[in-house]
Amino acid sequence: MNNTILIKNALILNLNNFENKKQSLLIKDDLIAEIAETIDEGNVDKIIDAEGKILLPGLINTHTHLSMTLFRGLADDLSLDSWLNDHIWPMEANLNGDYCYIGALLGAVELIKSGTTTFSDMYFYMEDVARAVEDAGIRAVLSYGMIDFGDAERREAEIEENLQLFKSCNGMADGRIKVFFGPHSPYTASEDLLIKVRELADEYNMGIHIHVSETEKEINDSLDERGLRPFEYLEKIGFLGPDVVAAHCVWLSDEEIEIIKKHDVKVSHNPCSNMKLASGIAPVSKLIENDICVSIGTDGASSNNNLDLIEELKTASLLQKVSTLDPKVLTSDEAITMATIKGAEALGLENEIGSIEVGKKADIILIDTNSANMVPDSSSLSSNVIYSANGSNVDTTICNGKILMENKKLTVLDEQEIYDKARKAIKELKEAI
Ligand SMILES: CSC[C@H]1O[C@@H](n2cnc3c(O)ncnc32)[C@H](O)[C@@H]1O
Ligand SMILES: [Zn+2]
Repeated sequence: MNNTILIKNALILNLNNFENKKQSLLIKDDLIAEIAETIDEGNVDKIIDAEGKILLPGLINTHTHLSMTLFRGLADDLSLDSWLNDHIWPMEANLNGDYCYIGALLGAVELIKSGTTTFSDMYFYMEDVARAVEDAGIRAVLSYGMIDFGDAERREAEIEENLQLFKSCNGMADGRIKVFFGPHSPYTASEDLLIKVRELADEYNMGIHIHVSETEKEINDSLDERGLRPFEYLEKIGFLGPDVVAAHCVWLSDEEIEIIKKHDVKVSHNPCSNMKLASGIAPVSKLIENDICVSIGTDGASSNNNLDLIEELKTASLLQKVSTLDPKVLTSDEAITMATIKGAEALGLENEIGSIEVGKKADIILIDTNSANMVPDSSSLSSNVIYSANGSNVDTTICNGKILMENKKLTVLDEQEIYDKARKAIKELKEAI
């Protein structure tokens, strides 16, 4: 028996469709079954009238640490080095699975409310994060963040933990969860760990999620230690490949851009975190000119401080314009692809999500244009979404054919209960310090 949802009168934002004419879309179970000017309303289980709403693929956040919602506003106005070493790592030492579960649920509420249906996460207690993903109804790529600082015993344990996550959670939640390896960075993961991860990623056909070239300090330390910049080093040890998603990529030489292109490494751009930690400006328009796959991420809520991907895309676009002094770079059309099809490609999910096409998973959002900041309609749907909207204009969120929010009301999660539990968790964590 099929579960069917008909969405009618929608303005579908697909980059191959610039017509701006109203269409209908039929969901059968977890899939987009039909897109047409009119679809028969008989025999459908539910009808959503999307008059005045823009329909687009559920957004894809390719780099975050979802449970870090607990640390929102905890340590502002710091450099990455001090933020991590003096504040975040000491707080994280007291985390447990229950805290990470509630932090991830809080993050899930924020994602659903702002139109993100898929996120790629690197953190601790990932089986608890997987539980939150299952309960929230969203889609995720999960990796355990591995750090060994050169300690061989720790290395074995970290790899075992990530492999265990793969064995217990890959394909979980009706296939909504996929597991990647998550070596934290070239400065916290040893060469042996990175080489082993490469071997295992090939053996198990798993992707790899890693932070690379985020700060100038990281580049200088890498040059001091090895005489090589981070991407030169990663290439030398045979780590790079099309299954690697490198978060940040702020400090890149032209040679490193060539290396990224040669190995088809996927980039996750995180402009708000890079601005807040004063890390720098990633050369995104240059990467795009070089046909490199650039997706978008928020990083954790402690360095952003929110998970609103529409706001992140606007920031990305404006930051490229001001840093290149060229208003034509990173247009609203290009920005939309970063959170949709490019995000899907980065995660190896391009056959399942990232565009509105028959046969793809029904991960869909509706943005309400009947709002002061969206009137009158812009010259294009993408302009209206990227430059005028923000996450609070998202009206409806559907993931895997299931409605998670309708008319701005969550249908699966109890947001007040989650807020109360998250407040209690952070109070306990602060007391433990
Ligand atoms: C080992 S799990 C992930 C680890 O990464 C930390 N983290 C969060 N944001 C950043 C960032 O921008 N650069 C480097 N590390 C980051 C997080 O707190 C966890 O410890
Ligand atoms: Zn990060």
